[in-house]
Amino acid sequence: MGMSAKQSDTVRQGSAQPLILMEGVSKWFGQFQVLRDIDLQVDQGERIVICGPSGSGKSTLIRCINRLEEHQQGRVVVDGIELTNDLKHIEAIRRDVGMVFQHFNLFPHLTVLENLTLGPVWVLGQSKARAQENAMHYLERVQIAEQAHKYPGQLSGGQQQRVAIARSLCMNPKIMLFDEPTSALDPEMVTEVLDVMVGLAKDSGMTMLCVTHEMGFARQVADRVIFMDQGRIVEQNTPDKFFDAPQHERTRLFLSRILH
Ligand SMILES: Nc1ncnc2c1ncn2[C@@H]1O[C@H](COP(=O)(O)OP(=O)(O)OP(=O)(O)O)[C@@H](O)[C@H]1O
Repeated sequence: MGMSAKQSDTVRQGSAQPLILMEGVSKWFGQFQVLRDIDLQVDQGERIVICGPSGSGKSTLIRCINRLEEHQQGRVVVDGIELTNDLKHIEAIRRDVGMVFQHFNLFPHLTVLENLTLGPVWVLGQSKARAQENAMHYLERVQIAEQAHKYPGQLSGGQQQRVAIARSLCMNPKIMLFDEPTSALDPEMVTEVLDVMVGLAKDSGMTMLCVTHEMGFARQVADRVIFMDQGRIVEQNTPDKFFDAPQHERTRLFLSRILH
């Protein structure tokens, strides 16, 4: 039996295959090589923390997973879809992969509720009533339902970041990417956002990749911690082994800097 068009132009694989597969991925910005031969497999439901020095390529790596950045060598396969220069799968990828940024990226002229319903109505085709009901569910989950009719500018940074997380969840993603979600926040607001992320990690079974230096969070929820340096994955391990017995000198140096 011949393969259907859909099967033939993707490499949809069985459930034993990883949800995210990166093989020999390299990328350059001009002359500068930002990713060097990255191999990474992420299983359904895995929670991964990525850390490393500034400029080591952490953001770029996760942005290659939702095609905000394009890799130039190697393969990236997300939920059976191979990311190529052909943009025909981009909508599916963006729908399946939610992202929370350092700077919340909410629409300032829309209320919290409108920020949350925009994607579900216009991209997923949900009715306004259904999208609003769903949005309120997620706003309750991040404990911010009472702010639904306010504008982002009326909220604190921590509240805005919780709204941004709820907004991603409204799209019912298969994977959530977090790019330093607490690093732009005042210190007293970090915990409220981390608490929401811990809850998400523990209760939802969501596949999560988090670029963060919040090592308490990593210890609490990560299945795996990845250390990057100069565009390479230098080391990866369970949090206990990673923190208690780092294998590489560069990892030890990095940990000694951020933990003291
Ligand atoms: N669009 C771009 N054009 C040129 N260089 C870029 C671009 N985006 C990132 N870079 C450079 O690539 C390097 C890696 O950036 P990236 O943001 O992936 O690192 P990072 O490990 O996430 O660092 P940080 O913690 O500082 O965000 C940096 O030196 C950065 O200046």
